[in-house]
Amino acid sequence: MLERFDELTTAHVADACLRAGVPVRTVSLTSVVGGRIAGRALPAQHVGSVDIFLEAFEDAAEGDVLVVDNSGRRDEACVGDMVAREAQIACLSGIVIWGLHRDTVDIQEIGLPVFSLGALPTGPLRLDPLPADALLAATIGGWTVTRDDLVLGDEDGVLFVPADRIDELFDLAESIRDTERKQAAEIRSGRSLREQVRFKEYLTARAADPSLTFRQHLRAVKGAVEE
Ligand SMILES: O=C([O-])CC(=O)C(=O)O
Ligand SMILES: [Mg+2]
Repeated sequence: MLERFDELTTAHVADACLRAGVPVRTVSLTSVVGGRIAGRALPAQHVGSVDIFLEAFEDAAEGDVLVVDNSGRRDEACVGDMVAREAQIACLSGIVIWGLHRDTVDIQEIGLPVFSLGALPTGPLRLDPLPADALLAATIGGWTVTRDDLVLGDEDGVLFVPADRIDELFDLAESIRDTERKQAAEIRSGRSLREQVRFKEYLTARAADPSLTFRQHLRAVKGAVEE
């Protein structure tokens, strides 16, 4: 099922969410290793020690993505090569960190996709109390992520989608991708996007009815740019 993401981008699926009325839960994280990520979310709230990740791995299934909630902190790294190696041996497909990582060179050598806000040499210096839901939910960029979500990541960042809507979202994303590819091919062959989406008609119609939006017009002419 997730193989369908191989031929899509997070941008296509984000636009599909908008079209389907599903919240667009994205965060701008970058991959330490390059490469893409797709799998079921395995949430873990970090409070100052890696033991919460080891505990999460005890119940992990093959292909899961560890979703680390470190509150977006920039004063400590919370995942390094030890955690990445352990995730790999537990058959996870990657790690997403709402926070920082360290041991960059070793993580690159391991090759497991790790997405984070950046790197810092300092590890955790604190130990806070562990919330009761530490393995049930992660708050990432203000979004709540649970075991019911899938994680998709690529060069644009990371997107969380409800697992029970994925077929519908992939259908929409594929149709958006196909429309955009056709538009792009036409632009390459010299036919402007404005011509393709009949932009002059839109400007005329909007002059007559100022409430008309470009998205409404795009839908009417079956174009795709932002949804
Ligand atoms: O930040 C930490 O304590 C984790 C760490 O270095 C590692 O996993 O190698
Ligand atoms: Mg380390």
